[in-house]
Amino acid sequence: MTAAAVLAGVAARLCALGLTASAAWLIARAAERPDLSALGLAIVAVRAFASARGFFGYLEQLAGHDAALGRAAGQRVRLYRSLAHGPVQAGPRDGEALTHMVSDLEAGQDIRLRCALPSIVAGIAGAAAVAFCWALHPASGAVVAAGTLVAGLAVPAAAAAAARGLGARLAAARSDLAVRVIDLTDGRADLLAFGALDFAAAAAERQARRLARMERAGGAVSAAALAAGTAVQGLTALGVAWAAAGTGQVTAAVLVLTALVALDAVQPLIPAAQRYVELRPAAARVRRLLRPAADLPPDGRPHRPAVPGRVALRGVRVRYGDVPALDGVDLDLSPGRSVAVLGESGAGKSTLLAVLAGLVQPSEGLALLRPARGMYQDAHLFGTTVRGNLLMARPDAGDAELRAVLDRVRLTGWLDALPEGLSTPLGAGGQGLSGGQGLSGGQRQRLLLARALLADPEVLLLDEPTEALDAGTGRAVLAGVLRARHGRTTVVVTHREDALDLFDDIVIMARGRVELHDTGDRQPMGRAFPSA
Ligand SMILES: Nc1ncnc2c1ncn2[C@@H]1O[C@H](COP(=O)(O)OP(=O)(O)OP(=O)(O)O)[C@@H](O)[C@H]1O
Repeated sequence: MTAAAVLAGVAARLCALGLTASAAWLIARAAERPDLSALGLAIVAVRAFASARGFFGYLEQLAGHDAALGRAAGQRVRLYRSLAHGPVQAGPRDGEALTHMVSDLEAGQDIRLRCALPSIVAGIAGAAAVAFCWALHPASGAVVAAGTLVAGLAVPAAAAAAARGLGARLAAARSDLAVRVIDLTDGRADLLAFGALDFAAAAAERQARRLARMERAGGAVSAAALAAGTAVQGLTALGVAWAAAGTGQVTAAVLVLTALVALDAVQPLIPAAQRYVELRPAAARVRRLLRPAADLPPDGRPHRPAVPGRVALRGVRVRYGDVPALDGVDLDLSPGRSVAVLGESGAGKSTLLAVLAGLVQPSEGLALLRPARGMYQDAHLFGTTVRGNLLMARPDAGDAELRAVLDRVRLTGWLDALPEGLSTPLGAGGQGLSGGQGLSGGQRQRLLLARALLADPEVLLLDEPTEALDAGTGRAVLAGVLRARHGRTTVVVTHREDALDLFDDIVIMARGRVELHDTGDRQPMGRAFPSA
């Protein structure tokens, strides 16, 4: 939050305070029918405060929105970059998840605009109002201070506590309803086939009604909190009127009206606290996603940079709940090797890649590596052109380079058949939506592979990069990729036993452990390549 927005906000509230105090003084004093010249300064003050309040209010909006939107735009760019450089496992994997992520980013922007800024401004303006009343009449100042603390701290805290419990239940109910609706739409054919459509629709409707009831309850809690804030404001004004009874008509009027404005200044803290509770989980998700992988030291120890391209794991354990996905993995990969990782389903291959990518923290053990970049089967293709999708990996690549990398993955024929070549738009997720070009599973996989190759990381992680291809094409693509990666560490999870001769090392996993690590004769460029 910028200092300019805070300063403008505080200035606007102080002007509101000054306006009320000077107007109250003016009215009360005018009732005593003094000489007009005695009121001149107050008249000017009322006008000045009224104009300045609007000006500073506008400035606060401008500076606050500028800062929040600027930050959100920066975060969006970082989010898209993190997606382009290999899909983060904990992050979005398709268009729908990406939409969620973008709305999470907007939640962060809302926290700054609707929670942080109003809270800082309200805190400072409330303190200034208390100080002003205290200076005029300490006893009244004490009443205003007590009222401000109750309305600005106690009521928002209670409102936030109520919102927290309800918010968690609301989120669970919303997500339950969303799952049911997706089941009804995506799974409609199966539900019809099994005669379960009516049952599923009725269950979704019941859930929708439950959600509506909970939302009404949430509305009632918010209304009650606002009513409590207003009640505290009224009681404080009454308390000040009682305390200031002996101070004279003019001072008492100024104190009572200032008390009302002081409490007005802290009222926004009530919705701000409730909103914060609602938005906080989304902001935490964004923080986790945007945190660089290097910030995730394995085993809580500081991350030690290894020799570029070298990978060393010692006793690495990863648990999902009670199930160990990796159960004491020791692995040494020399720089520049191509490594095939094999194993039965559930053996821990993908988890191993996630550890190498720095995306999953081992619960025990040590990983000495620089987090590598990965390409997983479900990486995201953006709703932009073929060129745009590739340039995310290397923005300065020229068209010739893009063609060459597409040739590596055997997509030249596909590219030549596209209506606008590299400038052909792909639909969101490569699904051909929004009028974009659709892709087959194999084309999509190879395009993602081309993008990963273009990024040219020290260590490249590929999770079943050719599973959607026929055996012949798969082998040819894999050979092209490994040639392109010659001298750079490449770890490939694969089920293709027919292509193992292309690799330098073969790692076989079983039940979360490395059962075999065959380094061949340690000749680079795989067993099938000439040892040139
Ligand atoms: N996000 C998760 N939550 C809970 N358990 C998980 C999660 N990811 C993996 N596991 C469990 O960890 C174990 C290893 O999973 P992993 O995906 O690493 O296996 P894999 O060898 O890649 O399997 P596959 O070849 O089927 O992709 C499995 O028992 C799996 O059920």
